[in-house]
Amino acid sequence: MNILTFDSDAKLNEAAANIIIGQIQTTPRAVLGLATGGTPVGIYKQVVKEFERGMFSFRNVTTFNLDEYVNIPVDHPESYHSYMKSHLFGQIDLPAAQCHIPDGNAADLAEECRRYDEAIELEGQIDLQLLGLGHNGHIGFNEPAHALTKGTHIVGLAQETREANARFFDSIDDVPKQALTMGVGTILKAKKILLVVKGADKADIVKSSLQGPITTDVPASLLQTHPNLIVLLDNAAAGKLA
Ligand SMILES: N[C@@H]1[C@@H](O)[C@H](O)[C@@H](COP(=O)(O)O)O[C@@H]1O
Repeated sequence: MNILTFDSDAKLNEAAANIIIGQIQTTPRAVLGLATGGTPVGIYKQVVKEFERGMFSFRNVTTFNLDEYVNIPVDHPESYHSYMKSHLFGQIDLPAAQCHIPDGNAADLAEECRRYDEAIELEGQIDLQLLGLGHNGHIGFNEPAHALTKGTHIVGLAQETREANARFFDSIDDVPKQALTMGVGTILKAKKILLVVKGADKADIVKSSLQGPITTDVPASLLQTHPNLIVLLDNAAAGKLA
């Protein structure tokens, strides 16, 4: 595990963006796993800024998002489809057919999960998986549980997660109760994982994820087993590491 800490948000975003861009530039048909939430916003902004300088293209890139809410209209401003369109996809030259996000409105959600896993498998392997971290240690929407699921599946969102995401909605009642998420097995199969965490409110969960026991109660702790994990933290998020 390679942990890097940063004293400014701008430097952290730049470092993360450079890793993503480097992957695109060095892998002929790069497959990226992408994340949503507050953390990657500045990273995507930096990627778009560099893209606009014309140094690289997304034409041969394929992307798979980690998750999507169930039963939220695709064009709802807080759907992850809308998020990706406004923060990244709408501003780069990535062909629409090459960006994949689970369909939380599919008539048969279990079938949609199978379809999503098959689409990932068809590409072989995710070259670089970008991850944020939930306050309870969730990655994607893999919430703490007695056992974790390998592939894409339907999850009930933890109350804590819905409360954390209520800031994006008018009220907590509007936060969907379920989501589709890539499984921990798929996440761990990525060739390289880039975990980005910001803020003092995540310092405790960063410590237990990276230096605590490996347990399904802290899904991110399984990342300790990955052979190629890069962790980018701001000083506040790194504050409790030994
Ligand atoms: N499903 C997403 C995760 O993919 C994200 O990493 C995490 C942290 O989000 P944030 O970066 O807003 O703290 O929670 C969200 O609910």
